[in-house]
Amino acid sequence: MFVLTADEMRRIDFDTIERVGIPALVLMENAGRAVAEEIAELSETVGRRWLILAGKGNNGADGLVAARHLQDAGLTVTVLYADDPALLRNEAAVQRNIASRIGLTYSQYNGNTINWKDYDGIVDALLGTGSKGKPREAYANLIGLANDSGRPIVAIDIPSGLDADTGEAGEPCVRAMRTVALGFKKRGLLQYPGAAHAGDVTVRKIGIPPGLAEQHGVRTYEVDKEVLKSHIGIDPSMERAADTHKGTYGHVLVAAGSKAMSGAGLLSATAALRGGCGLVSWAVPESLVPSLMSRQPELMLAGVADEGCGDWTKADPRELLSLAQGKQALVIGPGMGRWEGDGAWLRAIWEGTEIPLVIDADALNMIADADDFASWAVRQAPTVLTPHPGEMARLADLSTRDVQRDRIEAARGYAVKHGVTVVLKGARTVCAAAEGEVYINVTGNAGMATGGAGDVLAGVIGSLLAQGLTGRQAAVLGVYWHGEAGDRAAARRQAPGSLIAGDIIAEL
Ligand SMILES: NC(=O)C1=CN([C@@H]2O[C@H](COP(=O)(O)OP(=O)(O)OC[C@H]3O[C@@H](n4cnc5c(N)ncnc54)[C@H](O)[C@@H]3O)[C@@H](O)[C@H]2O)[C@@H](O)CC1
Ligand SMILES: [K+]
Repeated sequence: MFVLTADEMRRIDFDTIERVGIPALVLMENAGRAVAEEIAELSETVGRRWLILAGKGNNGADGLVAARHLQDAGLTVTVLYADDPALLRNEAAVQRNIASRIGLTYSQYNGNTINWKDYDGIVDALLGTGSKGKPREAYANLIGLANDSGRPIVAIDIPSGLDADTGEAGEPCVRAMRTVALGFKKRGLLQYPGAAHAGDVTVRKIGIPPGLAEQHGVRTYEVDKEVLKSHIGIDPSMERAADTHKGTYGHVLVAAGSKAMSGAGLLSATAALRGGCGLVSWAVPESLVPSLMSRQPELMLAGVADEGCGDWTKADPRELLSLAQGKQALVIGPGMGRWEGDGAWLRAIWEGTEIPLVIDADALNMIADADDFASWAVRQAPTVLTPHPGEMARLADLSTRDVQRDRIEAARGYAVKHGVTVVLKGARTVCAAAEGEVYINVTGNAGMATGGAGDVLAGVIGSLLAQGLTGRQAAVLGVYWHGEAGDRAAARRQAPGSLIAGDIIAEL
């Protein structure tokens, strides 16, 4: 559900403690107890001897509370402080003092080697949302030792060394078997490489009253069926009333494909059929039509004048605009190629039709290269851009590394600035609405990093737009379905890498 930044968590913590009046120690007790419950459950398979690596902040304090509850559950617990325990302050000092009075074994790490044979599991209570920059000396050493220990690690709140907001993993960063997120998931657990360091993520409540996330303006979500229904307002099963006909579900026009890449158009148009709309027309350079006629009988082919060259270089926007008449959505870009003046061509389409648009692939690059894009009319109809990180970088004039460093803000910034819906593809695709909400998708798998998977997604989103969904709804549901189909397709393969885009369509 909600996915927070460290600062949003801090503000909600503070509000809970200072305004609502739930003492910090109570939140901390709830946190530590929840962690202990997760560990006690794991101890059946991992073993009963746990080493708690404790930092000097409240993350460490959570670890001390967990240690107390684990001891109470009869497990063998040892605490190893990264810093001098005297440095612990406030609530952390309270937990330190309690820990020192109940027979818990504890010591300060002093560079000595750790006898890992004495422990079955490790609790990472070194750094949480208060971590800044690279883990300092003792912390970095302990993270490295823990990672090399061969012992499973349970991270409290976030793996130490992870940037809670961007998902960047510091050198070193804990590789956890499980992360117990306190109160809410943090963004860094849902964007790579952070997501790879977190292992299984379980969210445990710690007593923060409901409604505080909305009150504090949190607008980033992890997509699940609940979010689809309650927040996006769609029934993911897209139930159909009996008395409907294909006109009810709209007619999509897909402008895609060229001599070199006709397959992209075929994939996109076929995916649009599978997306549930009533009719799909595929606008393609007319000299290609004969070779494509029987490829997908359900598709209607519309040849666009090309003077026999099999590409869009001679395309007149007015021809495509007249084809767009009476359609409910238009998908532009897959396999289209580039040509002199393509930006002006696209602008004429962008401004010349009021129907929902999906802009993908080469059409995204036309926008990226159009130095007058800021002056293109802001469209009233849903307009969904579906860039992969490289296309996003070109659109936003960033490096791909910068985009990947903070995918959520890269997508949100562009969507809000241009009043469009942005689907920033990649592991954990990020959908950003023009109003600023961001939805992180968790379906899909690495096998989908295959040619044509993006063409399929563009077709599905166009199909959903033709059925009357808003840009946000079509993007979020389209990405969610596309990922689920990819997961079903991968499950049928010997190796996920053998997945091809057509397999995704077959599973939609
Ligand atoms: N405020 C509260 O009442 C609650 C806080 N919670 C816990 O508190 C954590 C946040 O605690 P804090 O804000 O105290 O900070 P952390 O415990 O996350 O860690 C920061 C501490 O380590 C030091 N530090 C920061 N960056 C470092 C680095 N790169 N290398 C080495 N040391 C570094 C800081 O000086 C600070 O003392 C959350 O992750 C969560 O585990 C939860 O118990 C929920 C309740
Ligand atoms: K941690």
